[in-house]
Amino acid sequence: ESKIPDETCAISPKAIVSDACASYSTLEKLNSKVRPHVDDLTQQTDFFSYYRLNLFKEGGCPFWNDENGMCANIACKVDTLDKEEDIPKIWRAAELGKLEGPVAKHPGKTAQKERPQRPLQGSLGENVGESCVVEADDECDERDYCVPEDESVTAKGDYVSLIQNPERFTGYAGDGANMVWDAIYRENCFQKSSFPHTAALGMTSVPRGPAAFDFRAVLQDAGRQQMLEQQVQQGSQGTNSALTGLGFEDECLEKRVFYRVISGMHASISTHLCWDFLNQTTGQWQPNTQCYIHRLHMHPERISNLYFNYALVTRAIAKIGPQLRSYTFCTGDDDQDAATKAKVLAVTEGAAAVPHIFDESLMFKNGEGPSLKEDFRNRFRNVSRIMDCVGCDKCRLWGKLQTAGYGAALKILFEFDNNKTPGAPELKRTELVALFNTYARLSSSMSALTEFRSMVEAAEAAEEDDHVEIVEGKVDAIPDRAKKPHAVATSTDEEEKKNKDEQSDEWEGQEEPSKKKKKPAKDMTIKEVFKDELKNVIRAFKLVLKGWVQLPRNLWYIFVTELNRAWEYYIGLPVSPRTWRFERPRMDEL
Ligand SMILES: Cc1cc2nc3c(=O)[nH]c(=O)nc-3n(C[C@H](O)[C@H](O)[C@H](O)COP(=O)(O)OP(=O)(O)OC[C@H]3O[C@@H](n4cnc5c(N)ncnc54)[C@H](O)[C@@H]3O)c2cc1C
Repeated sequence: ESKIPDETCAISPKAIVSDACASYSTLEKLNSKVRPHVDDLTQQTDFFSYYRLNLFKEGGCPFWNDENGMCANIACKVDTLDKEEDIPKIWRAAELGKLEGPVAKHPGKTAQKERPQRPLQGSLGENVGESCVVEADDECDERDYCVPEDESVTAKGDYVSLIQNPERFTGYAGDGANMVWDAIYRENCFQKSSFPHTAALGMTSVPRGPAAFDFRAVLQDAGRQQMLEQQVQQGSQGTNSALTGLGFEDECLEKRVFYRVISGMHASISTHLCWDFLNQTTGQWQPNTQCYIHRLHMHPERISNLYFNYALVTRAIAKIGPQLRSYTFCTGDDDQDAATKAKVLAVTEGAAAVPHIFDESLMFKNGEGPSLKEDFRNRFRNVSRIMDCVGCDKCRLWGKLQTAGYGAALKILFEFDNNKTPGAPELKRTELVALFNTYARLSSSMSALTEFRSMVEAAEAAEEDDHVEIVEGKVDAIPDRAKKPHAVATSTDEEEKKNKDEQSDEWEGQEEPSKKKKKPAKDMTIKEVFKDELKNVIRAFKLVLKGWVQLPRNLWYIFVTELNRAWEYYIGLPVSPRTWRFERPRMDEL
């Protein structure tokens, strides 16, 4: 067990939130134990497999005209395909994004009173225990981190099946999706004044535990920081989500937690769309390793944020466990009620198996505590409102559900009294459904990430085997580049492609050197032989000079990438594949 001792939390109250207290492998082990219970709960109970939400709010997106965001718009086309009409209709983004399965309107109060057992009159299916699904009308609570779905009296929302609308690839992309992510990350740009130095709980003395390093590494992304500073100075509205997120070095713990929650949620959505991916040319649903590599594998901090969220939600679920012992899940069906409760407790007790996974008591502790909390809560509410701008129904469903799930987790962590004696539960049905389904999302993301990691490792091993085969079997097939030693740092495929393109540009208008027909040496005059040799000497000289000029850059690149890999290894992240290699120079380079 590679768990970091509990004292880490106790001795470093300032710097670290949860992830200081549990290593990646601890979280993975916990997940492998709890996941079957989470799946059972969210897939086998009526209470947790239907969600009520206001999916089509009147007025739509409150922030901008969302015509551009709709999947029917060509802007949502999948980047790899040129024309939407080339894709069979059922595989198009507009179709994939649509809700499936029955949808039931929330019944009025009279219907609920008159037919307490069947308020929906079978509209979700005859076997659905409606008393487990329908939620009593309730009003907003000012401690909510999300805009409650039952906000308006007239629009109480619809019940939809979460099983029949799995979170997976929908093809929603382009400007619409980008605008939403940008707006969400922009919520992270707290007013500096609202988080003064006094609020900076964590940055002065960072303990040197692995996760503390991880936390700092995430925060110290220099490029992002610089961009954010510039944007704040310029009062810029347009931000690129890749560049926002982490602000100033001295930003406080609360802001960092906010960013990690958002980024971790984004990472989880990306994991699901890569895992359950539709190849729109063949119609095959399958994991897409390239999608994983580009969106996650190459960004370990995103994976780290996902794990962070897992720790945060696990803690919330463990904390709410005792209260749920006295919760009634289905008013009209005792058997289902008992079965649901047993499944819930299996999850909450499993989640409580790793104590001190996240220490919420470290947050909002300073003099400005209450106002920070309010700012944090308002920003979270805004994120939840931005979800109305998501132009794909299924994505909106899961976006809203997960925002509500994190909102519920934050409410439990920061608003619920730890020592409260178990009594009437304070979470609404929608919040509980959102919380446990968000946990299920994180849980399946973690499993998918483990699978993806092994797939990448297997592919790398196969590539190495192929290489060995070539070396052993067909010596002639070895290109010149493999015979002469020299070091190249091929940072990315793109760079490699660029190099190739540049090379072919150089050759434009003249024959490629390898194709040039040379006079046999015996037919050459002394002058020609001399000229030929001189050319070779000049080329060789240029090549050597270029190598020396590029050496510092290449060495620096190797140093930085190796350091990064060592760091990933140290903190237990999947180690990124090596992006440089030693190669012999090619003859054709001369
Ligand atoms: C709320 C919401 C829900 C969605 N649900 C689905 C869905 O269920 N199925 C589906 O197929 N598509 C879904 N999408 C679309 C999907 O998330 C992407 O937007 C889309 O696939 C286009 O991807 P992209 O490569 O442009 O990068 P995006 O994922 O759109 O990311 C935009 C930019 O944000 C940065 N970024 C990416 N990930 C992170 C991270 N974890 N942390 C910090 N920064 C990051 C990167 O710089 C990236 O360029 C959803 C979009 C939204 C806004």
